[in-house]
Amino acid sequence: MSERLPHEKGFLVSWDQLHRDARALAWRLDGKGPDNGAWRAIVGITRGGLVPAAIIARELNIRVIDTISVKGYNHQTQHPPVVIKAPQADLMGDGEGILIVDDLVDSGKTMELVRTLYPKAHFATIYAKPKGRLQADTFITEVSQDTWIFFPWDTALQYVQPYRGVD
Ligand SMILES: O=P(O)(O)OC[C@H]1O[C@H](OP(=O)(O)OP(=O)(O)O)[C@H](O)[C@@H]1O
Ligand code: HPA
Ligand SMILES: [Mg+2]
Repeated sequence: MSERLPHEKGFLVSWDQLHRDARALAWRLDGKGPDNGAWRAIVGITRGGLVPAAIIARELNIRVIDTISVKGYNHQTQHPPVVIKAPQADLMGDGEGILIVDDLVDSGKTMELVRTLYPKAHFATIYAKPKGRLQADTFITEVSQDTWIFFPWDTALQYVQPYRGVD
């Protein structure tokens, strides 16, 4: 069953803002891994987790990077999430020492699914909405449930008319 979500507000995130927020997330995660503070690997939940995962891997000097592909939305319409591609099984185990990263948690259904697969992993996200917030072990910024976050890879700079119109 799919669900159309009423989003009253839009929150536009620039590349610069995303970079700052992803760095802030990296710094918060620094030294929190189980192996003398280090993480064994970073796993991005694609596609949205790819850019944050790259930024965090660079900040924390993590060289082992994998992905799990979960699809839960078609534009703003939500569907039950499904795993399309899993990470390397022998790397993952039960998730111990693995940092799993996404761009945001909304209903929490994507993270809930991935958490059932890797219960001991640490789940981190840049943005969190109230419904899914508890699914994330670490996040940076909370936005309201009726806000749709527009990421820089989904948008482009363009001309807008002046507020008072043109002569
Ligand atoms: O908490 P939830 O309600 O499950 O929503 C959050 C998920 O939805 C989006 O992914 P999407 O399924 O749209 O795929 P994408 O990352 O490829 O854009 C987003 O990147 C998160 O992974
Ligand atoms: O607010 C959002 N923005 C972009 N993708 C999303 N996927 C779930 N919620 C969102
Ligand atoms: Mg996603």
